[in-house]
Amino acid sequence: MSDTYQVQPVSGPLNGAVRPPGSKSITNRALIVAALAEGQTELTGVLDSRDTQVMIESLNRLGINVDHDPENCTVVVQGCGGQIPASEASLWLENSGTSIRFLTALCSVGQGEFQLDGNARMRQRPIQDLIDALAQLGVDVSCESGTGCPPVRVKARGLLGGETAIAGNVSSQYLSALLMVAPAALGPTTITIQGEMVSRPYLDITLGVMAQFGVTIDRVQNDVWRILPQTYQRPGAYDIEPDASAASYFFAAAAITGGSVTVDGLNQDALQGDINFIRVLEDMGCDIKRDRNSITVHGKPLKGIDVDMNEISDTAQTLAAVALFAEGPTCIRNVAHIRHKETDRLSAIATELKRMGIQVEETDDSVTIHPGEIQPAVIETYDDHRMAMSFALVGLKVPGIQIADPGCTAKTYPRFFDDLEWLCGQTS
Ligand SMILES: O=C(O)C1=C[C@@H](OP(=O)(O)O)[C@@H](O)[C@H](O)C1
Ligand SMILES: C=C(OP(=O)(O)O)C(=O)O
Repeated sequence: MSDTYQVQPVSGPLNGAVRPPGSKSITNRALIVAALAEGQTELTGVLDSRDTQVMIESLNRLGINVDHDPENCTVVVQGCGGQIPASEASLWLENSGTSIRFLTALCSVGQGEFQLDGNARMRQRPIQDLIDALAQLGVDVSCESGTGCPPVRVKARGLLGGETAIAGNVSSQYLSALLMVAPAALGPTTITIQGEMVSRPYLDITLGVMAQFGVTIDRVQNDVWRILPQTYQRPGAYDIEPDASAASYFFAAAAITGGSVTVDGLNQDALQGDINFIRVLEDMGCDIKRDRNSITVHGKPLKGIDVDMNEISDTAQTLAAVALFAEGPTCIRNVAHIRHKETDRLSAIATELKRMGIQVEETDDSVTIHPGEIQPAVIETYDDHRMAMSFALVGLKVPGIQIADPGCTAKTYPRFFDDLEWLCGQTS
């Protein structure tokens, strides 16, 4: 793909239907849990993107046989029944937060020495809280550079179980990682969440996937979980729903252009919390049609909104794009944790909106956007797929919007621009 992508404005409202690829969060959980399970599992609707490729490559390096058929979106995993075959491995996780956090926990179940690392940005993304929590469960694990960020070294002798605590204010992925491997510990594990927990709906995805593989967890108190040693049971086949964060771009395209866009394969009962982005659009004035196997957003005149996006923060950038076309300001609040993602997203949103001539106020944990005249601009994306996908939406209405490094969408959605063009083509 070339260095920049010139977005073509649409001549009128977008009307059409699209089905985004499989959920990244569910794919990477299902892979971990199927790897720990007894026997063979077939996953369908699997996402093929950099974040899932690095996960699959890593599982193969750990001696777990994962056979990936990207054409058909399927994966067949030969589960290891809780015994990691490899006794040493070096894993490369690029900038996939789910992969490095989940695999650090998975390696702790093994017997041997494992190293996990990623790209320059990954080396700035925190993991210390997870390291500390695993250490409390008897694992010899450390951040080699002393920064609290990768690279990580795990000297594993099996997970003993016991009591541990995990901070919740940086990333929910730590707790998800602990929950998924705890059934493979030698003894019972009790996990206490310390302080506030960000991105809570992702825990429901974790519990949902675990339940599909026959493992349940005792929630002793609101923030205390107890997990007994158990083996995951393969469900036979497991179908992964489309990615709800990816769907947000198409819902937003309807809102911005005043059209009607249907996303197939998702409904309001989706496992992914990001489905609730449609509620935000609804509060801004859109009409939403919720069907059994699809959701349609009908764009209407939009009003600005003040919204806590802690639970659905992967759609914060999508909302930043929509906000430009609303009447009155929009405040996206309680999202300090998005400073630790692919880039510092609060700063990136503010910088790129200002580049288009928009007035923005940024605080430690929020951004307030004042719609105004939008200037043509080349949008910097900071190797963040969500900057590319969300800011491209602005170009559907405003001429002269270019997206730098459009190939960065490969992290979760390699064919994003093809699908967006397909949707635009359905209108004309
Ligand atoms: O568990 C998951 O699948 C994810 C949790 C969220 O991260 P945090 O818990 O770090 O906010 C989210 O941003 C990420 O894209 C996927
Ligand atoms: C934050 C994200 O991913 P991860 O933390 O898994 O790298 C994301 O996909 O927006």
